[in-house]
Amino acid sequence: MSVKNDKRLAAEAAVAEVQDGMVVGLGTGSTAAFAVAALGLRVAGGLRVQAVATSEATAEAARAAGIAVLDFADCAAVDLAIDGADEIDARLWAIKGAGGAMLREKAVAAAARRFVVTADGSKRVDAIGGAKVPVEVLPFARSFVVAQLEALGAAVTVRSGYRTDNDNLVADCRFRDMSDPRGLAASIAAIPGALGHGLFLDEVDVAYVASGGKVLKLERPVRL
Ligand SMILES: O=C(CO)[C@H](O)[C@H](O)COP(=O)(O)O
Repeated sequence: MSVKNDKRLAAEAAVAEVQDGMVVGLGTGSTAAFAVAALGLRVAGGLRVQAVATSEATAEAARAAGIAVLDFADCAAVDLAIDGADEIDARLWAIKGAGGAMLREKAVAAAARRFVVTADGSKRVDAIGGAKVPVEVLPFARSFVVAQLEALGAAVTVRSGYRTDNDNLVADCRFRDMSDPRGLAASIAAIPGALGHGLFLDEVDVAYVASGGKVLKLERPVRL
């Protein structure tokens, strides 16, 4: 069983949640691409949905798959959003943004009544923190933001020659201490010029994680 097959199975499990008439958020990356393909097949079979895309690449793929794509600027709410992740743990805390789309991805996830992560088993971890946390940076404030991220304990690499779909930079941050993701998320969000980051701590409602051809459904632990 290949990783590619696991990504496809996880994506198909998420797409099975889509119902007629929904506005669906479509994520970015190789797993999200399988979700676009699976949704395209359901649309070809008669399902009526509209989508919003978290990147230009996904919008293009969705249109090519026959899915109607709305401008997210005109959508205040999304019924269900499906996206990949770089890491996901049992709390359903995730790190996203290796593909650089985390700012749009978080806006769509926050607008979604239900946010579903799809991943192959290599993304499942005990506690997030192994992956770099990408931060979208206003080019005007690059040096200042990098210095602030370093002051938070990060080894920072600005992606060379890369701009997001919003024409911003991405700073990949390897944090020495990831024991307090909530505190870290708040500290990054407070930096003027840091426009978004890849820590998704409150957004994920459910995750479909596939390993060796088997899909596991992870749900948010109930808080008593
Ligand atoms: O956050 C993302 C893009 O910004 C992706 O969802 C994440 O990087 C996972 O990608 P893949 O499914 O290709 O492993």
